[in-house]
Amino acid sequence: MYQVKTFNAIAQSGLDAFTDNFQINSGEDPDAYLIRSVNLRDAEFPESLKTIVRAGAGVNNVPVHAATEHGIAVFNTPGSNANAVKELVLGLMIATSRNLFAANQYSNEHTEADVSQRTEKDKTKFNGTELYGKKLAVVGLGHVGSLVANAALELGMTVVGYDPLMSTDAAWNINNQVKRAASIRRAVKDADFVTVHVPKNDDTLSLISTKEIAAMKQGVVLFNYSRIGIANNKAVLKAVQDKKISQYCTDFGEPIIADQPNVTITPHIGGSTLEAESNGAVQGANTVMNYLESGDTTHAVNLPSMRIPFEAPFRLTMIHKNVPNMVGQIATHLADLGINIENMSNAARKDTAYTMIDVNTLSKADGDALVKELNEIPEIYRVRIIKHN
Ligand SMILES: NC(=O)c1ccc[n+]([C@@H]2O[C@H](COP(=O)([O-])OP(=O)(O)OC[C@H]3O[C@@H](n4cnc5c(N)ncnc54)[C@H](O)[C@@H]3O)[C@@H](O)[C@H]2O)c1
Ligand SMILES: O=C(O)[C@H](O)COP(=O)(O)O
Repeated sequence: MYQVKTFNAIAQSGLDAFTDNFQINSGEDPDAYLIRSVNLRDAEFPESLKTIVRAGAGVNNVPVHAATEHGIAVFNTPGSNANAVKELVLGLMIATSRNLFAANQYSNEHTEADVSQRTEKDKTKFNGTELYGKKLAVVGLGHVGSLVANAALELGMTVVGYDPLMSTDAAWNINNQVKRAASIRRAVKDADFVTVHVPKNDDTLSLISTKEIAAMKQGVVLFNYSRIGIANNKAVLKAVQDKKISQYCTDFGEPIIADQPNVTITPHIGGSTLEAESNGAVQGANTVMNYLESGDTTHAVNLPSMRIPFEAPFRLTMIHKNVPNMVGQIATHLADLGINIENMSNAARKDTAYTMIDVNTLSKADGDALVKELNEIPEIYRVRIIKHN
């Protein structure tokens, strides 16, 4: 039986998806962590831990490189909460265009029984604009960005996108009316709204800063529903104070932008809908089960994607460095023990490789010897033997 430890609020539907082969939050030696935004960057990993599955998109809370070196497969659940973020961003685009927050505040401050005369005069202060015919720039056209772009087209907006790393799968999902820009600055030029949907990494920190803001139109509305730091809040605040940015909406507060006029901060609720939480939890539970029971690495963020029908009685999986002669060494150890390979696959992702070997017979003694010998190869991070259920 496998042990799963959960962090954060994992939806019950996900916990219910686990079969009897999995125990949740009861063992001392977890095989899997199922997490959301918990910060594991400085965490020590127990030796038993084989996988970390992030129910959601961002994995910047996980030390992915260190996890790989501990032989831990890291996954996320792509797209599980993308619709939730799309709807929130679109809602805020409407809310900012129609001055809804200020209008609500006004109405709450003027609560006299008969305010009709006053409101008829004052309501002109809250005159808004429509999204129809306006231009939206979307930076990052993955699961969230593509949904935002397509929905904005449906609302009659012109949409321009920028994503130099777009996958072929993502490209299939984007309406061909979304115009493609060759740089962020070209994308944001003339846009009435700019929204950013990229992962947080060394390349995306301060992706939106002074120079990018300078390229934007006077009075632009900016959204950061990706991560703190992707829009540089210092530069953004200055632009808000200079009225270059008319409204800034973000899911990530920090003191510098707190209580500032024309800044709307939500408390990281982009993916916080019943539907998204359930999608992520169920997808996450299935990912944990598939990896532990078959070695399937679909949607791993630190390993190549590998999914092979598990038809033999035993499967060996190895996470190792992507260097020459690994497969040769592994095969030699099997041959030395007289173990015949039925099926073998190997693939690499940057510096890391993954090898799966299916065998028909493997005694307990041979299995133990094999794991011991393979673990002595310094380039191998983790060896597992999975017995077919
Ligand atoms: N606020 C929330 O609750 C919430 C919810 C979901 C996702 N997110 C954040 O949004 C991010 C995006 O989510 P997603 O599901 O769309 O992820 P995704 O991986 O499907 O898409 C990310 C896209 O960004 C592109 N990209 C990467 N670097 C880029 C760069 N420098 N310039 C332009 N494009 C770049 C990638 O090519 C990819 O297409 C997540 O990593 C997460 O940090 C936040
Ligand atoms: O990256 C994500 O999926 C979002 O930021 C949602 O995070 P959460 O699961 O902590 O709400």
